[in-house]
Amino acid sequence: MDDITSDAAPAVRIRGLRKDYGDTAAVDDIDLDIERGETFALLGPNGAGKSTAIEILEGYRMRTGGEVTVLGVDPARGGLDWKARLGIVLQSASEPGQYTVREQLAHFARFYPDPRGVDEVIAAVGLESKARTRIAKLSGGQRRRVDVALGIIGRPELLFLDEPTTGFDPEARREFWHLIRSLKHEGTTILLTTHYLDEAAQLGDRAGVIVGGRLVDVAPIDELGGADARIPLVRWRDADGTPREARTERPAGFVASVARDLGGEPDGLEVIRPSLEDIYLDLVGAAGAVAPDEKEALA
Ligand SMILES: Nc1ncnc2c1ncn2[C@@H]1O[C@H](COP(=O)(O)OP(=O)(O)OP(=O)(O)O)[C@@H](O)[C@H]1O
Repeated sequence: MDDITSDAAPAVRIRGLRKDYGDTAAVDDIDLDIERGETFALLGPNGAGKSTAIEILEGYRMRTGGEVTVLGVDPARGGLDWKARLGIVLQSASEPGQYTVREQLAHFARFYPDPRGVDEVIAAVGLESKARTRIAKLSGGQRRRVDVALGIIGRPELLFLDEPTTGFDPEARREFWHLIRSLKHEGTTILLTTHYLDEAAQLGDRAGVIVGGRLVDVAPIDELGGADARIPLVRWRDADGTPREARTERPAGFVASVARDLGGEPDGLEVIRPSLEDIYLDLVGAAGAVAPDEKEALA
């Protein structure tokens, strides 16, 4: 048996994880622990290896190398009992079929030993008015809510959310965050991938940034990139128009001294306090090239 029975063991333990597709290493030597009850956000540009890593943890893909346990079990050998302890919201939803929201949830609830109430889950994802509507007739964002509902119906110990709020309107995203916080409050461990950095900041206890299959940083969200990444940046132009920039913990005093030296208001003056997005893009840029569409998407 490879089960680890101790509750003190991390929910997810990854050592030297690797996945090759031919010559391409989609996941390249990743080490990571996710503690029980933690919400961990996995960030990274398109094609970085997030879904591949998550699908290995879910038992949907075989790894090329390394060691993994999820809730104490090797996902490559996890049986139905183990699967019933997971909640999975995949990136792409399955075909809707002809069932109503309520029928679909009631059907899936039967696979779990201790499911949540169907109506409770429908309310939690804000689909009360659509409970008797066929899923095929729902909008994209409403279908995504059904995916989330299916992910939580089994009262999972560990919930995987792969880009869960893609297609949500802003209000639905806020409601979803509220739902995730209540699941977290109940002790659910959550592994989230998202391209929305505000979502990672709202929900994540820690985040990891993956670029080209490698985990380039793991830290509490407000410490990503290290302390230096948060030092304010001052930009201005010299008297001859040359662009200048400097990082300083004391931007007010620094700007005053630049103004004094120039004998007046500096041209093009900006004081930038790096946002999470700036820090993330710096991390990704330093680790490799940022895919152009990623930069555009974040602009
Ligand atoms: N079945 C497959 N066969 C060959 N290559 C694959 C396969 N699945 C993924 N890849 C490659 O592995 C790399 C990682 O892909 P993955 O889907 O894990 O990225 P991702 O970080 O989830 O991206 P996104 O943000 O776009 O969802 C990419 O280069 C991708 O082209």
